[in-house]
Amino acid sequence: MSTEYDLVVLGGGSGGYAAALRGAQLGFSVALIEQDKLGGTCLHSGCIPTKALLHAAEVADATRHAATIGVRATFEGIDLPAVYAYRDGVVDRLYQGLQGLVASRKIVLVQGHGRLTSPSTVQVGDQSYTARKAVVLATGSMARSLPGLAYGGRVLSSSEALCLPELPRRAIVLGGGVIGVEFASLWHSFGVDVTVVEALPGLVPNEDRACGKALERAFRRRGITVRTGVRVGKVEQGEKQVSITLEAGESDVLEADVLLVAVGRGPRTADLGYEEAGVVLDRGFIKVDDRLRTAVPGVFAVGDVVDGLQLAHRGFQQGIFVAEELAGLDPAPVAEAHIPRVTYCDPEIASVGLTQSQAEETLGADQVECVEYNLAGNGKSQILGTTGFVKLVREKNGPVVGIHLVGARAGELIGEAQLAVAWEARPDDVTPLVHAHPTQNEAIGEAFLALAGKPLHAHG
Ligand SMILES: Cc1cc2nc3c(=O)[nH]c(=O)nc-3n(C[C@H](O)[C@H](O)[C@H](O)COP(=O)(O)OP(=O)(O)OC[C@H]3O[C@@H](n4cnc5c(N)ncnc54)[C@H](O)[C@@H]3O)c2cc1C
Repeated sequence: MSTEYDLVVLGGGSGGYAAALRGAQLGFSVALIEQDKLGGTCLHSGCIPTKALLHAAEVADATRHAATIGVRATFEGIDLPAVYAYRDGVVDRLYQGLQGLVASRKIVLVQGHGRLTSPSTVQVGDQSYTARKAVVLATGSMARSLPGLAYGGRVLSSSEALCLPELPRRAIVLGGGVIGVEFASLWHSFGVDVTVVEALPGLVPNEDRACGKALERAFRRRGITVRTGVRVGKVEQGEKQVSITLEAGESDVLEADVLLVAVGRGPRTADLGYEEAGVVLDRGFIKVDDRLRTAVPGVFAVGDVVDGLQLAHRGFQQGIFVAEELAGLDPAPVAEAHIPRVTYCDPEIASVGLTQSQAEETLGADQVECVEYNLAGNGKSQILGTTGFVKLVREKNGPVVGIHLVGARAGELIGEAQLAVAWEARPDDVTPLVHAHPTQNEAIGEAFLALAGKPLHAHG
């Protein structure tokens, strides 16, 4: 049996559902095919559940340290089932809201495993869905592992780590990237003895080096063990523990109850008929042009299947872009360089644009100017008891090309930073803006004052 729609979207995660919602808003008939749960990784096993756990971790730490600001409170431990109930409540409310939106926009939600069988057709069981205008591929990503290291037992991906029946006593986190450090941070706050192992010389290696260093210092201060620049040799699972042998200068063995492998996510594009239909892949990712067109006319791709930043908000924007493109609205292509990145741990890291070393590589080392404004001079940060900085990276005598923040709730400050980078702000564009006092946001204004050579709450 065949059914025709304007738009057939394969995958109901951030990228796919955004394309479907915007497409329906623009008057298209839409079939959205999802094999599991509408909302995908972000809603069910990524952004939302992890941030709910991180919020519980933040409350636990605030309770532990309440006496330092004169509030009497006793931390009595983590009630894991209750934490999960809170987290699931958040996910369920958002899930219901999303289901309601999809239904109210008359999107046909097809439950099942889809396969691209022609440039305009997706097959689900014995039913085929044909697109009059376009097929959007949005099948997302899945956790990678290291060669020879299989998931199972005490070796966990982030999905299993999210629903452990009880907290481990000791955990090793393999990979100091964004997902690894988030789990390290929240597990530590929940009372787990955590060791992070990263092969590269620093944590969060995709971020500005200053952010990685600050995070490493903060983690060590908190009591999280950090081993950088070491590779993993053998991994052995016993009945009661897992052990890993490090290939450091001297080799040593770490033991724990669980090993979280957080070494990145690869695209989910195999065995879905993509290549047979003419879609070109590169290292598994779907190759697209700047208007998200694949090699096959009428087939687009969005989200984690497209190489680049694997972030939900990038998927949302790409989905919206494709729908608007198909409606002939001539939208601006999604500017990868201006997408904000947030690492949600304690302290948070938020950034947009080029790191110092990327700027030096692109513009030449002598053409880059940087300034770091320390949060020690920011009133609200002192009230919250957080440390960190705002780092501006600027083309010499030109616009700011990157902004990097470290500190509590840094993610909430990235909006202004994003505008400054996207709008190529110079110090004179920002310094006349009055920032509310006392806010952490003020630190961005202060950093621009420092860049202009007239810092207020800093030496210079
Ligand atoms: C632990 C963790 C934390 C994260 N935290 C953040 C965060 O804080 N902020 C952020 O921006 N990003 C975060 N991410 C990344 C974010 O979740 C992804 O970038 C985002 O979900 C990608 O959206 P997507 O639509 O491309 O893919 P997905 O969300 O993976 O959706 C793809 C969907 O396609 C479905 N599908 C696949 N194949 C088929 C098929 N053949 N037929 C039918 N359906 C199919 C899948 O079931 C899935 O629902 C996190 C990820 C993880 C794992």
